[in-house]
Amino acid sequence: MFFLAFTNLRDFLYSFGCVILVVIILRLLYFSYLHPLAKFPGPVVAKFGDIYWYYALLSGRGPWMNHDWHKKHGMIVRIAPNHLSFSDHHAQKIIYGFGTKQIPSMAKDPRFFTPEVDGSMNIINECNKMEHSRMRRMLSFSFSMSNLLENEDVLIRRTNEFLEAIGTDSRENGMKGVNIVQEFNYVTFNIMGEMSFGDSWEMRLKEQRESRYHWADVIVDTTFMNDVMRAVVCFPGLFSLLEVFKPTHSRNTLYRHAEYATEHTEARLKLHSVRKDFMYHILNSKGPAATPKEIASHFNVIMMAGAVTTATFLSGALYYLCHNRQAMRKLQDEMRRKFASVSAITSKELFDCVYLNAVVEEGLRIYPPAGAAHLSRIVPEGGCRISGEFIPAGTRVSVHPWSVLRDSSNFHAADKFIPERWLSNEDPGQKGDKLERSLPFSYGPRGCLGRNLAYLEMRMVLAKMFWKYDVTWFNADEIDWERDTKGYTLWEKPALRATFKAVAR
Ligand code: HEM
Repeated sequence: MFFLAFTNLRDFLYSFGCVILVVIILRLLYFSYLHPLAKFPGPVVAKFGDIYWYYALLSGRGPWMNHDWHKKHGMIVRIAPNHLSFSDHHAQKIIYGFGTKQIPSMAKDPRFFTPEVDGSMNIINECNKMEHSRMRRMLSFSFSMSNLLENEDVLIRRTNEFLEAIGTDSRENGMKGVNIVQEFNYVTFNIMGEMSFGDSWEMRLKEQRESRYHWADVIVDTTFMNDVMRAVVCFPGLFSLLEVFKPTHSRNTLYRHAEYATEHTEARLKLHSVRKDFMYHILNSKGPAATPKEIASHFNVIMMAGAVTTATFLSGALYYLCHNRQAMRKLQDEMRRKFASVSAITSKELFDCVYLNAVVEEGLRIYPPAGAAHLSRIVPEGGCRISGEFIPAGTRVSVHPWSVLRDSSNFHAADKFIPERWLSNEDPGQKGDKLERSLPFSYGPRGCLGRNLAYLEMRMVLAKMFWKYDVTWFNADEIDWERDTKGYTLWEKPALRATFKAVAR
C-alpha cells in the first residue's frame, strides 16, 4: 500500500531520502540541544553515536585521545551520546565506591561487560549486584594473603623455571636475545594455572595436542577480540550471525580460550585432589554450589585477568627501568645486598624492600595494566552529583585512569618513570605528587580480587630477575613504548628483545 502512493520509483527514492535527512537532522538537534547530557563538552562527533567511541577503543590510541579530550574540555567529557568520562580523582569514590545511604554503589555497565561467547557470566562480567556478591564470596578465600602464602611454593618454583628459561635462551639465542614480553606472559600463565588447577594443570598441558604455551598465546590474542565483541553486541543480530559462521579468528581466540578454560576445569573436577588450589576452595566454599559451566567461566577470566595484567606490568617496568639505568642499578643493589642467594628471596622478605616497592608502584602508575580504557558503571535511579554536576540516572560513567595518571597536576613529570616519587625522602623524590590518585587495582566492591597475588608475583619476578641477571637490551633503538604499545581495554605490547647474563658471584 505504501508503495502505491508513489507514481514512480524516482518519487519514492526522493521522499525516502527526505525522510532519512529529516531523521538525521532531528537526531543531531536532539543530541546537541535536548539530550540530558547536551551541556557536557566533548568531541563533536562523539555525541551523535557510539561509533566514534568504538573507533577510539579499537584504534589502540584511545588512552592518548581521551587524555587530549580532558586537556581540551576539562574534567568531564562526553565521549559518547550517553557516556561521560571523568578525569577527576574524586569521582572515583562515587563511581566505583561501596555507596552511601544517598547514592547506592553503581552497577557495572552491561554494554561493556558482556557475556562470554558461550553465554556464561562470571566474577568480572556479572552486572547484577546480588549475583556478583555470591560469586565474590565464593572466590575470595582463594585470593586471601594467607592462602596465597600457603601456595608460595608455586610462585617460587615457577619463577625459578622462568629464570632458567631466560638464562638458557640468552645463551642459545646470542644476538637475537629473548622475547622477554612473551616470557613474562608464560611465567604469569604458569603461576595462575597451577594455583588455579593444582596437579591437573601440568597433566592437562602435557596431554594437549598444541604446544604447551598455546593457551597463553591464545589469551594474549583474545584480549583485543574481547573489545571487538563489545562493539559487535551493539549491532542487533550481529552476534547471532557470528555464532552461526564463527569466523576463523574468533574461533581461534574467543572460542578457543573458553574451550581451554572448560577443558582444564573438567580435567581438574575429575581429579579428586586434596591440594588446596583455587578449585579446592571453590568446591569447598559455603553457600550454593556453582555449576561446572560457571566455574569454567570464572577460570576463563581469572586466567585472562590474572596472567595478562601482571605480564603487562612486568614488560612496562622492564622497559622503563632499561631507560632509567640509575633506577635499575638501585634496584639491583637493593636485591643483591639484601639476599645472599636466590633461594633466600621469599615473599615475606620482599614485603619491606623499599626500592623494589617504589619500582612496583611507579610501574603501575606509568603503565597501568588495566588503566587504558573505561571500566564503565551506570548511574542509579534518581541520578547523583559527581564532580559538582548533576548526572541523570542511566548515564554511563567512568574515570579514565590514564588521564588521571598522566595529569601533571597530580604527578610532576607525569610522563617520566621516577620510582623516587614514592620515597619522599629520596632525591629526585616527591614534588607534591598526589600518590593516592594512582589506583591501579580500582576500588570498592568490584576492585581487583587478585591484587594480593599480583603484588606477590610482581615483586618475586622482578626481585629474582634483577638479583640473578644483568640485562642487555637489543632492540632499544627500534622501540618507543608510548608509540608502539596499543591501548585497548588491556594493552598490546611490542616485543622487547634482551639478553640475561648471570652475575658472577
Ligand atoms: C598488576 C596486575 C593487575 C591489575 C593492575 C589489575 C587491575 C584490576 C582492576 C582495575 C580491576 C577492576 C575491574 C573493573 O572495575 O571492571 C580488576 C578486577 C579483577 N581482577 Fe585484577 N588486576 C591485576 C591482577 C589480577 C590478578 C593476578 C588476578 C588473579 C586472578 C586478578 C583478578 C581480578 C578479578 C577476579 C577481578 C574482578 C573483581 C570483581 O569484579 O569482583 N587481577 N583488576
